[in-house]
Amino acid sequence: MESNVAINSILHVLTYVFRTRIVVGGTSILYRIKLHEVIAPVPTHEFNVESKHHHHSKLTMWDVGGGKKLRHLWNYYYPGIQVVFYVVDAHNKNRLEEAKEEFDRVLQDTVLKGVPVLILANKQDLNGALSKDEISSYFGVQDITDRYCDVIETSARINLGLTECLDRAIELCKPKS
Ligand SMILES: Nc1nc2c(ncn2[C@@H]2O[C@H](COP(=O)(O)OP(=O)(O)OP(=O)(O)O)[C@@H](O)[C@H]2O)c(=O)[nH]1
Ligand SMILES: [Mg+2]
Repeated sequence: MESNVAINSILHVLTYVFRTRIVVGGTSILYRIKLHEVIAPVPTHEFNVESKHHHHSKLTMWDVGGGKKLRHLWNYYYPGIQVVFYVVDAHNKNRLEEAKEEFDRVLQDTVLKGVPVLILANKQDLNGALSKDEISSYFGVQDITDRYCDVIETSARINLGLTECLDRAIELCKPKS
């Protein structure tokens, strides 16, 4: 089976204003999955795409840059996507409101209608990162009724939750009988 997975990284909105990097971890997750390595961080200006064989399935994962100026390009990657990984920095509470606004826009996109979404609550290795339940409540997961949506706690740094992401993506891509 071949599956398409979109990793939507989010927000660098204030990066260029305050010269502070506000970071999420989409690319780190992609390459932790693909290469089993923690990569040196470089902001994604276009996209990265990698394939990964997992449990007799081939997942093709598209990682798009999360900078504010790049977000209008996300929808070019949506056709054919079967699962969205929406990566959130669970440690940076200041950015959650904007992350939620962007998340709501993703859910409203007609091309992604009904496509399952897994919210990756990333950076769980850092003290004070919001838990699965806290992120779920903030993103209103219980009120999302038009598709499958769940939260997985992840860390690209300590390789937490990433196998579960692949397992769940494959399960969600299986044709319904
Ligand atoms: N502590 C911690 N830091 C992480 C984790 N994942 C990524 N980072 C760090 O977060 C920063 C951004 O990571 P990236 O993977 O480049 O984030 P991104 O979402 O792809 O960013 P853009 O491409 O600019 O949208 C880097 O400094 C990473 O080392 C994690 O699980 N834990
Ligand atoms: Mg990136």
